[in-house]
Amino acid sequence: MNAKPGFATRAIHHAYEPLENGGALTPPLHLTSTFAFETAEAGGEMFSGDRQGHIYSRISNPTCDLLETRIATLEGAEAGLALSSGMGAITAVLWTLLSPGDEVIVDQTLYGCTFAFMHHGLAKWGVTITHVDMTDPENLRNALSERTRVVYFETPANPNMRLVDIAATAEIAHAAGATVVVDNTYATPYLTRPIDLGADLVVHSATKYLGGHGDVVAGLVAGSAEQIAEIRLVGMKDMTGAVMAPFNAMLILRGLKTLALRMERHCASARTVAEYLEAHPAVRTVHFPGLDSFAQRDVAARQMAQPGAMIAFEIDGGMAGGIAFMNRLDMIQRAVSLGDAETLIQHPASMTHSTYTADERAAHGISDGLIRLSVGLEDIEDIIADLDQALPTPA
Ligand SMILES: CSC/C=C(/NCc1c(COP(=O)(O)O)cnc(C)c1O)C(=O)O
Repeated sequence: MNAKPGFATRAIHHAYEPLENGGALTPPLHLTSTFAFETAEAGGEMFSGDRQGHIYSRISNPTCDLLETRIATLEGAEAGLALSSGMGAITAVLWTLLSPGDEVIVDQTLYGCTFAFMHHGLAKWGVTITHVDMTDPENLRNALSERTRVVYFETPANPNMRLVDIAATAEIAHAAGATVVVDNTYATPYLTRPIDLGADLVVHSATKYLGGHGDVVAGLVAGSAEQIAEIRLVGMKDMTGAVMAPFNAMLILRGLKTLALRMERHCASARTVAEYLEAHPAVRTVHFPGLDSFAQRDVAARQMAQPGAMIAFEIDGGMAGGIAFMNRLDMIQRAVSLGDAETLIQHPASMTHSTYTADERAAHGISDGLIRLSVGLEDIEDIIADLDQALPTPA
């Protein structure tokens, strides 16, 4: 094999040798909750950390191990950690990193449940949540304090596609001794590798593009071996118990094999859809990093290999117009989640971001009429045709 195999090759082959596993081409599924010790002493040494090995599947499991090694190589990280969901990954990381009296600085726009965890979870335990418009890294510099332990953001942000300049933000955060955590769900490591750009930790809702088939809820973290070990033993084992089932690890391993292929198709179709929407008379605004009209086009060009496959847009008639449009769709499914093979559409204000109050939505850049589209793998002609028949015809 090449000295440095490419992304797609590593997603399929990395860290697994069939001939070391009885010739099995696909990795074994270890459906075990616990592991036998050779001797009582060996068991004690495993608990003390003097001996390596598996103890119990709430700590580690061989099938999950392989997935963790794979996501680490794809993200350019030393180590990875598999958890039961994206929220499991996010909460395990933040419970580990933060203590009462600390501050976490977050961007203006976050996925709804992440926003809720920050304000109704962490804040309850004495952590200060400070929102900053990170589209200008200087705003972060002005907000940092001696209590800032973590800087956290999504790029592109769910649902309004805001970007954060990872390299510039990481430089400013590190100068103040803060840990940079990036939610890379929207871009995936195929388009953006935050650790290569200076981030410390990456979290994923692997439910989305990484699994890619809408059939599993899962989460992943990638980072340094030291940080991952701490998040495994503190945030996952004890604080949340949010472990990934080995069967789900197998599903994500299978999804990763075609991630590169799927992202190429997702991105190509999304570009066509974004251009179609922008040209449609009933469409008011389209937020897509690949459009010349996208305000942060320069950041997208710097840190995204392609503009991705998520689109946010508004049509005439505001919220009522948007709802009526969505209800006229035939093939495109009205459903939350994203990154599936199927094209999915939803209304953030009343669905994924309903955890925000109306005032919070206005303050955090989530308009009531905003529609979110996850462009799937169907024939592009069918996606366009469904949008076209559902959009209002110009008067
Ligand atoms: C009930 S809404 C469905 C889920 C959606 N998002 C999930 C999500 C998570 C959390 O990931 P899970 O715990 O695997 O769902 C973390 N980070 C990001 C950027 C996410 O988009 C959604 O439809 O926007």
